[in-house]
Amino acid sequence: MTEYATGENLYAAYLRHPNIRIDSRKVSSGDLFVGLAGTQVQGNKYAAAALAAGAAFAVVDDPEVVVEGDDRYLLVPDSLKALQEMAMEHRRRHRMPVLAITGSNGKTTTKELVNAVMSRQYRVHCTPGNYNNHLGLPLTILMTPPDTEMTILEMGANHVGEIAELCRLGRPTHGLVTNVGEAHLEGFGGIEGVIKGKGELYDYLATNRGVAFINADEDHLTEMAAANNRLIFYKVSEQLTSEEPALEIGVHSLHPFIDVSFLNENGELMRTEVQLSGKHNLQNVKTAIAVGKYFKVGGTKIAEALSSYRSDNHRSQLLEHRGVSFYWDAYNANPSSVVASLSGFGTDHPAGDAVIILGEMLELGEAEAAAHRKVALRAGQTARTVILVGAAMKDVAREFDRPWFADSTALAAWFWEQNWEGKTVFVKGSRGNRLERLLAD
Ligand SMILES: CC(=O)N[C@H]1[C@@H](OP(=O)(O)OP(=O)(O)OC[C@H]2O[C@@H](n3ccc(=O)[nH]c3=O)[C@H](O)[C@@H]2O)O[C@H](CO)[C@@H](O)[C@@H]1O[C@H](C)C(=O)N[C@@H](C)C(=O)N[C@H](CCC(=O)N[C@@H](CCC[C@@H](N)C(=O)O)C(=O)O)C(=O)O
Ligand SMILES: Nc1ncnc2c1ncn2[C@@H]1O[C@H](COP(=O)(O)OP(=O)(O)OP(=O)(O)O)[C@@H](O)[C@H]1O
Ligand SMILES: C[C@@H](N)C(=O)N[C@H](C)C(=O)O
Repeated sequence: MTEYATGENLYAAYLRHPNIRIDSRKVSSGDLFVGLAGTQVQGNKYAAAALAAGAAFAVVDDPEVVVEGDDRYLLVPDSLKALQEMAMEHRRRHRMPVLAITGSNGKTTTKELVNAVMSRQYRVHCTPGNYNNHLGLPLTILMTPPDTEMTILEMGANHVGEIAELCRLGRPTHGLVTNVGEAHLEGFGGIEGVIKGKGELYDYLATNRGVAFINADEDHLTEMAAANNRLIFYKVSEQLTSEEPALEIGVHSLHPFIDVSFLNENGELMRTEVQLSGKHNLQNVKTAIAVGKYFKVGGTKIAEALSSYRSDNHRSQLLEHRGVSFYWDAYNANPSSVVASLSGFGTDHPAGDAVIILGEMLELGEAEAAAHRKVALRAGQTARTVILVGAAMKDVAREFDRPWFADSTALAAWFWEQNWEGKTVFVKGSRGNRLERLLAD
């Protein structure tokens, strides 16, 4: 019978083969393949294919797939846990600041902005894309280049306990919660659950002498961090004169672009325009300035990093497709982010020129019906033309007499038959709605 590989064996294999792959179809020579269970298939089944494609080792938790005598198979009791333990061991060996970012909305945008700022002065490794869960976070840690000076870890959750677990894996030394909003209410069981769940980051920092950043302009955060004694506050201020007790950021405009100022290391005023709009993105920009200042990134570098930032990830993205202008914000959707995004968009576009497409907001549990009604009503205050998509929007569409489509394929077929000259089309909906099908050709 094949014996289990020890933690030391696994970590030694990783050190020699640090390129981890969980998909045999993406394996190159010398990679370390980890077979994971999925919703369609069991990844263990592809261990032989991964080895044939050049993987140095295959970590599996099903003894049936192991070929007796082939020591490239590393059998473990649980492949996911093995991956997480490798990541924990790797993290233990790194002595550097690790900044964790969680919150209901704006995690990825904040992470990208902080990364842009910090990368001007340090070698930064940060979560790729949205790799923010029990699987993405260990993969992120295991991708850390050897010369990294700072790591930024995005942490996502849809239930209480998850952020505590991600902190156990990532051991942040610094952290921040972007905000507390109405996202993933199904799993969190309501806003109190969100406060508790996101607060697990501040709890971890409190017990491990970590530094917590607090956006003093956001509700709940100060109370959530009450047990922390290493706090860095930041806030909007009309006059940038004193930096005590909070780092200050001045705001000149939010539309069409965010224009802000802050004091540099010599107390001189710096001003920068960021290609993002709206009050919600201001929070993300403020955080990047505050973190940059705390870590002593020069003011000019902060300003340049922010003014050169461009969204290319389906969040707050301005784009043209087949001659139509879109404000594309359809990476995800929940009541807080839809309202925030509509507020930003509405300020820039008169109701007659604006077209709003709203898909469903998933994972809201009992709040679903009321939440869909609320955002559809809110959209009607911003644009004359409001188009609704998906089953959860069906009753609302009937009630408000709005065009409705069962899914994004039906929407696309209709949409491209219409004339949208002179209009700007706002698009928002949960990932599961796949609204990007509208841009398919
Ligand atoms: C395990 C895995 O790889 N899952 C990915 C996979 O899922 P699927 O179930 O379809 O896999 P399969 O059953 O097809 O395959 C099983 C495994 O076998 C491998 N395999 C298959 C065929 C073959 O020929 N060879 C093979 O080796 C295969 O690679 C599988 O490993 O594919 C999906 C589509 O691409 C992926 O979405 C899925 O990824 C899962 C969801 C995942 O967690 N990925 C992480 C890397 C990650 O971080 N993903 C982020 C999204 C994170 C997220 O949603 N965050 C939430 C909060 C988190 C709440 C938490 N409780 C949760 O739900 O996870 C947030 O709100 O931000 C990303 O990709 O962006
Ligand atoms: N600070 C904010 N407050 C409220 N809404 C925001 C904020 N920042 C971004 N949003 C909205 O949330 C959407 C998703 O942004 P982003 O991906 O940065 O958040 P996220 O928390 O990382 O979400 P996910 O975990 O699903 O990736 C944006 O498209 C925008 O509509
Ligand atoms: C995709 C995941 N990060 C997420 O945010 N899901 C919600 C439900 C969404 O897609 O809107």
